[in-house]
Amino acid sequence: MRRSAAVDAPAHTVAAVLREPSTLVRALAGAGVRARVSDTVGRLLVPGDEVRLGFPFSPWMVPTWLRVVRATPNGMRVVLVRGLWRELTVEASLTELGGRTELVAEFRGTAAFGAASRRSVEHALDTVVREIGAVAQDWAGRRVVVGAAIVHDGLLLTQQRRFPVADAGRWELPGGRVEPGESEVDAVVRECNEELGVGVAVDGGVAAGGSGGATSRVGTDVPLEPDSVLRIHRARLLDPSEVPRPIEHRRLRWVGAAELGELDWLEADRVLVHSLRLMEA
Ligand SMILES: Nc1nc2c([nH]c(=O)n2[C@H]2C[C@H](O)[C@@H](COP(=O)(O)OP(=O)(O)OP(=O)(O)O)O2)c(=O)[nH]1
Repeated sequence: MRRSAAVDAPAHTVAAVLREPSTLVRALAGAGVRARVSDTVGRLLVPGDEVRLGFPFSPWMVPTWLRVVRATPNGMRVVLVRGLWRELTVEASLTELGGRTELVAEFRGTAAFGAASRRSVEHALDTVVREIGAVAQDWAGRRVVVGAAIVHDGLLLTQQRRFPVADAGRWELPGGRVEPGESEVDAVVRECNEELGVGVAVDGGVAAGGSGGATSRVGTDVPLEPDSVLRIHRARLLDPSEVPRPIEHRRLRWVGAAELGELDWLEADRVLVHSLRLMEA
C-alpha cells in the first residue's frame, strides 16, 4: 500500500516532521489509531525509539510495537517489534526537486489474524501523509537557527552554554539566529566568528552573499519552540592552525563520535547525535 504527496517544503524539513511524535500521534488519532511513544523519546524520534499503536481492528486490543530503524533527511523506516502481524514495515522516502518534496509512504503488512482492515490502514496512511504535508509547509516558513558542525581531525567542536540559567552547563553547536536578509551560510560564518573568533567555510556552501549550503546540511531540521527550527551545516576551519576560543561560552570541547552520546546536550541537539555520529565516521 502506497501513498504519495507533493509537499511545498524542502526534504530536510519534511523529514523532521516525519520524526515528530506529536504530529504522528495527532494524525493517527484522527484516523482512529491510538499511538503512544515512551517518555524517554525526545523532540524527534531517533533510531531505536519505539511507537505503540492500538489498531481499532486488532483482536483483544493487542497493541502493535514498531521501532524506528532509520531517520535521515531522505526519509524514515519503521519495523515491527511485536504485535499480531507476520510482517509490518512502513517506509517513507523523500525526493526534493526545486524546494518541493515528493513524499512516498509505503506500508507493507500481513496481519497474523487474517485480513486486517485494509480500509482502516489506508485511512491512517492517508491521514498521516496529509498531516505531515501540512505541518511541513508551516515549518518551512519558520525562522532558522543555524548550527555549525565543525569537524577537525575526526573530532567535532562543541560548546558549553553559560546563559540563560536554564541552559547553563549544557552543550550545543556554535551558531545562532539567521538575521533577516542573511543566508544560512553567511549566518554560520558570522556566528562562528563572533562566538569562536575563527573563520570557517561551510562545506558544499557558497561564498558570502549566496544562499547555498544545500549539500552541507547534517541531519533533519529540529523544531524549536515556539516558532523556529534548528538547522545544522557542516563547516571547517579556514585556517586549521587557528585555535577557536570560547568568547560567549563557558568552554569548548572537541569530541569524538564515541563521546557524542555522553554530553549533556540541549534537548534539540540530542536528537541530532546519531546524524553527527554518521558525519564523523
Ligand atoms: N547556537 C545554537 N543554538 C541552539 C542550538 N540548539 C538549540 O536548541 N539552540 C537554541 C538556543 C536558543 O534558544 C536559540 C538561538 O540561540 P543563540 O542564543 O545562539 O542565538 P543568537 O546568537 O542569535 O542570540 P540572541 O540574539 O537570540 O541572543 O537556539 C545549537 O546547537 N546552537
